[in-house]
Amino acid sequence: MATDSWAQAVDEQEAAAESISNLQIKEKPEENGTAAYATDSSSTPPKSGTEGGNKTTDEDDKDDKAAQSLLNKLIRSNLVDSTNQVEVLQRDPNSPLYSVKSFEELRLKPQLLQGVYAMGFNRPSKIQETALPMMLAEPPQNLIAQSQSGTGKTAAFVLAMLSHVDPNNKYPQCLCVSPTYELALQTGKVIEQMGKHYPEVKLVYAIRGNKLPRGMKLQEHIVIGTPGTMLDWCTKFKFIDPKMIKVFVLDEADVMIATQGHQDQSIRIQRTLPKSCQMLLFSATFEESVWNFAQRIVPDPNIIKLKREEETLDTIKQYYVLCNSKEEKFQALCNIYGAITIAQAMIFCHTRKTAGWLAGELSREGHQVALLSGEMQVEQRAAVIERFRDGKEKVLVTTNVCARGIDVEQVSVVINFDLPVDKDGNPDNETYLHRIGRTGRFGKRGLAINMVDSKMSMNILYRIQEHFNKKIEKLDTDDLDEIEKIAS
Ligand SMILES: Nc1ncnc2c1ncn2[C@@H]1O[C@H](COP(=O)(O)OP(=O)(O)OP(=O)(O)O)[C@@H](O)[C@H]1O
Repeated sequence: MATDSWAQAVDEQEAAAESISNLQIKEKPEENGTAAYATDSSSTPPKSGTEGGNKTTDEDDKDDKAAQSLLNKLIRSNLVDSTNQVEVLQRDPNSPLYSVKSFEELRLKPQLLQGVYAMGFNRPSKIQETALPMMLAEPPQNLIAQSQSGTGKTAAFVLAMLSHVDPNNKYPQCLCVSPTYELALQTGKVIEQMGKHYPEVKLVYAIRGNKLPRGMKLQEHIVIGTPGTMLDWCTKFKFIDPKMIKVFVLDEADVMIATQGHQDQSIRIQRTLPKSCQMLLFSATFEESVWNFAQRIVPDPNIIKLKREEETLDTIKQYYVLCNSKEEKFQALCNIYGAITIAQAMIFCHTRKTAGWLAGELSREGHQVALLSGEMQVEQRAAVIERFRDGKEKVLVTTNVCARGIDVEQVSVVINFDLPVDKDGNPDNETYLHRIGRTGRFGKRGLAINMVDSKMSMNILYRIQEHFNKKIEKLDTDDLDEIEKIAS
């Protein structure tokens, strides 16, 4: 029965989410727990839902940057390559600029080179080509680096930390702060993978819930955690002697400043470190506020920027359909599906409620539907996206907040069941472009269909059309011949 199959689809999605959740989280630490979670490559830390964690409950209202970033990490299978050149601003413009084309040129410790190759990295990514020589230079250089998520920043600073550690010295030498526990955990996993052949190097998580006995001195070499706990461990509890730190990494600076308190805590940690400590800061974006923060964290920086590959609407055919209600929009959608073959489509709705309703209706019509919804945990959302990518479902219904920044390259049809608007009700051109645009290199032809159901949404559509200076054609979904034409 239709309703049953929908319920079954949800069950399947959830089961899949559980099975692919490769975080292997064992338990959630109590706020007053006593265990210390140190790891080498064989052990896994516990889950903490605290400290700036992912609040997915108010999804439609809140753009949760940390959750988005985590989602991107969970679903990423490859390096996001770029044909853009890196922009480099050197602290000392007279010193020669090194860049490397191979990992051998970096003269890494053999155990680390082995680790890099074991991860399947054949050559440095664009940003790594320039960032790695700077980070591994003697004397160490400070660096601020910005490039979009997935371009190899984490791998770069993990390699730098592992290279600078002296495992014979049994005390913390590298600190890495991340905005949330979950993000810290992802970085920890990269440290464990890359350090697989270097088991002498130990790692510990400075996260709330990881309580150590008073007076204890940490023996692990790398400490990774969230700013509040890291600050406490350096200052209040003195588990770490900040004066011995050689490398300080601040990851996801843009996410960090979006979380109340994290910016101050990070600056306070940085102040406890010696002048000689290498400061490294990474960010996916570089707006004014991030830049101001970066300059406070990293004195005398070298700066590396890698521009994002630009998306265009050039290869996209855009249409709009006039309707009066959401039911009519659904009917129009059914007509489109009845007339043309759509391999895979993404459908965007404004609210979670509409997305849920639409997914149910489509499912009742016999479509294999995946729903990305705000109530889902990030790991579950990652699982849904993976299933869709694998072609297990043909339609992905989602709200924008859930799907922001997600690239599903094989999707050739995008349907805006609701047009993207910002919180003031103005057209959100950037989101429109990101939903349906394609970068030049992946410039496959695409089809975008916008559903218009009021004067207001018609106005939004006109403004989007004007903004991009690209005509959006009207489509009559009652005319089968007309629909067939759009697919040709
Ligand atoms: N040199 C490389 N060759 C091949 N794959 C790489 C290389 N460097 C990193 N990767 C892989 O590419 C993906 C993205 O890398 P990484 O996580 O370091 O990017 P990032 O810029 O830090 O992104 P984010 O900010 O989202 O973490 C990962 O799966 C990583 O294992």
